[in-house]
Order: sequence, then C-alpha cells, then structure tokens
Amino acid sequence: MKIAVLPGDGIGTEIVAEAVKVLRALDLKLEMESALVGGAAYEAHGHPLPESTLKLAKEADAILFGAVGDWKYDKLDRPLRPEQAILGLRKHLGLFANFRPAICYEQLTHASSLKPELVAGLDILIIRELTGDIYFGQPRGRRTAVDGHFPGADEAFDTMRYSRPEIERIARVAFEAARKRNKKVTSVDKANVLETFQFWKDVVTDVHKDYQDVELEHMYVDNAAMQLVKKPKAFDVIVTGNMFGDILSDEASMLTGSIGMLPSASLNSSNQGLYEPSHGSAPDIAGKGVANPLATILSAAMMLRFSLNQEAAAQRIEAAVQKVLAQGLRTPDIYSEGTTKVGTAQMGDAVVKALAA
Ligand SMILES: NC(=O)C1=CN([C@@H]2O[C@H](COP(=O)(O)OP(=O)(O)OC[C@H]3O[C@@H](n4cnc5c(N)ncnc54)[C@H](O)[C@@H]3O)[C@@H](O)[C@H]2O)C=CC1
Ligand SMILES: CC(C)CC(=O)C(=O)O
Ligand SMILES: [Mg+2]
Repeated sequence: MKIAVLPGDGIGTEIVAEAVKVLRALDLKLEMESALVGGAAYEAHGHPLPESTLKLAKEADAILFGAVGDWKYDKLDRPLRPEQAILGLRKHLGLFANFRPAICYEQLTHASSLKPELVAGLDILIIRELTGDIYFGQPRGRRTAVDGHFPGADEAFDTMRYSRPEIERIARVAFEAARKRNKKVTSVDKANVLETFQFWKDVVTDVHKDYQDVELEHMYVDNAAMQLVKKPKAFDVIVTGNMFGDILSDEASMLTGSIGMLPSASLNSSNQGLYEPSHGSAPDIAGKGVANPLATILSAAMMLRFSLNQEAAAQRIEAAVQKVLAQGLRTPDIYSEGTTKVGTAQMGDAVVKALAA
C-alpha cells in the first residue's frame, strides 16, 4: 500500500509528522513517500504542484495531505499561489466527493462553541462537491464593466456552474451515505437567487426518486448556517456545493470543539482518496508546536478505511484518539480548565502510546 505524503506549508509539516508517526506504529506494510507541495514546492521548483509531486500522487493508493498557503504569497499571480496545489490535485485526480464528518467527542462537549446539551452526541456528515462550482467555473478574470452600477470601471468576475452529471453523482454519494446512517439528507442551496442552485435542487430531487427510503429536505444556505448553531443534531447528512460546503464545514468544526478536530476524505470514482484536515496552514501558529494534529490523525484513519481497506486499523486509531481525550490531554485550541495542555508532538506521542495499550 503506497501512500504519497504531502505535508505542504505552515502547520502542515507539523501535523502530518504526527499522523505519519501514528501510521508507522501500526503493524501494516505501508510504503510512504514524501514530496513538496504548495509554497514549499514553489520555493524549491518554482511551481506549487510540480509534475513529480502530481505523478507521485497519481500513482499512490492514497494521499496524506497537510495544508498549503501563507500570507507571503498573496501577491503572486493566482496560478502560482500555494492554494492552487490542492485545487490542482482535486481537479487532476477527479476528487469530487469530499466527506467532512463533524463529530463531537463526549470529552469535548465543553470545548464546543455551543452549549454542551446542543452538541452532546453530535455526529453529522457534510458532503461537499469538490471539483465544480465557482471555484472552478470558467470564465473568470478582470475586465472593464460594460453594465452594472459602474459601467467603465474595473471589475472582477467568476463563474458559478454545475452540470447535471456532476450534481447527480454527488447526490448519489450523499443518499448512499445516508442509507448507512440516519437516512436523512439536507441539500443546501441558494435556489431562491441562483440559477445554478435552482438546477442543483431540481437534479437532487430527481436523483431522490431512486432513494425513497431516505428523507430529503432542501434548505437555503443562510438558514442552514443558522440551523447549524441552533439545532445541529437535526442534521444527518448535508450535501452541498463546493463553496457553501467550504464555509459550512468550518462553521461545523466549532461544534466539535475546534477546526483542529475536523478530518476529511476526498474521493474519486475509483475510491482513490486524498486525506487532509479541513483547516489550512494556520500561519499564525506555525512553528510553535501547538497545532492540534488530531484532525490529520483522524484523516489518516479515514484513509485506512476508505482507500486501503483496513477498517480494523482505522478503528484502532479512532479509539486511541478517544483514549487520549479521556486522559484529559488537550492542545491549546481544545483546552479547558481541569485538563492538561500538551503540544503537537506530545499529542501525537500520546496517540501512539494509546494504540499500543
Ligand atoms: N486545504 C488547504 O490547504 C487549505 C489552505 N488554506 C490556506 O491556509 C492559509 C491560512 O488560512 P486561514 O484562513 O487562516 O485558515 P486556517 O484554517 O489555516 O486557520 C484558521 C484559524 O484556525 C486555527 N487553526 C487551524 N488549524 C488548526 C489546528 N490544527 N490546531 C489549532 N488551531 C488551528 C488557526 O490558528 C487560525 O486561527 C491561507 O493561505 C489559506 O488559503 C485554508 C484552508 C484550507
Ligand atoms: C484552497 C481552499 C479552497 C481550501 C479550503 O478552504 C478547503 O478545502 O476547505
Ligand atoms: Mg476551507
């Protein structure tokens, strides 16, 4: 089983090191090969996603990814910016289905941004379409406005678009996932304003005809953002587009205690996957040894489950994470009074120790 390890920038290198430590502690024949990506690759090779990194990713059974980006690259032309590396990997590998489970562990109900009773037992799954929408739509660019409020002024534009097959395949992923859970899908859109999302709603409704055992509700994204903090446990599976899913999953992370707790899996139609925490490179805390590695460690568990057919090993990691939380170990982002504050490496070491016990 070959894993491409792409740590990236900022805390990416720190958190991936801990996930690799955990993977190495399992009795599995895992071949891991690392490569530069993002700002680190730009510095070394002049491109955020060098051909050699893309080749390694394509040939691997799975990819473990950290995060990319830094404010110092903000002035680079867009194609050279570190974030293009993760967007490029998603596009080149066809990783259209992004699973972001928001689970509030029993030990972290007090770390959540909401009252403990609102998040106790929370287990929702956000399924975000990952290769379409306004993040990839063409054309995009800058031009002189010909209409609008200020004709003749400089303007910028992006294109929001989805094709029927793109919506159909992500809707099927969501209905199939709901069948294995609590049989409810909330499709989040902005159909009252956007043609793209009226189409989204129509196509999801069509696909639902094949899944009559699953309840389907439609919700506008603004209401969904509000319901997530009002009554999050009313959701089971949320399916939505690329941009709404990006935003709602960061919001949902705070129900679990921290963005440092939210893992993700991005799968293509052959179940090859890229596994990464849902957060970014966190330049504000990079190099300080305080980043929470659990989202990345839990992403490694998802990798074992979805791409490497190692369910038992995935469950071992998840149990070890719960054990360290029960021991009271906390990185600063999930710290609360009466618990023990630890750094990134100490947290990784504790998970390894809990695996052995
Ligand atoms: N998949 C990727 O590689 C992503 C890359 N980015 C990039 O990351 C850079 C920073 O973006 P931000 O908007 O600041 O988002 P971010 O997710 O990196 O950080 C947001 C906040 O969450 C905190 N945080 C994030 N991960 C954490 C962890 N594991 N433990 C503790 N605290 C954590 C950070 O310290 C920061 O205060 C930008 O260049 C952005 O484009 C952002 C999101 C995803
Ligand atoms: C480069 C961004 C689209 C990454 C991001 O924010 C995400 O995937 O959550
Ligand atoms: Mg995001």
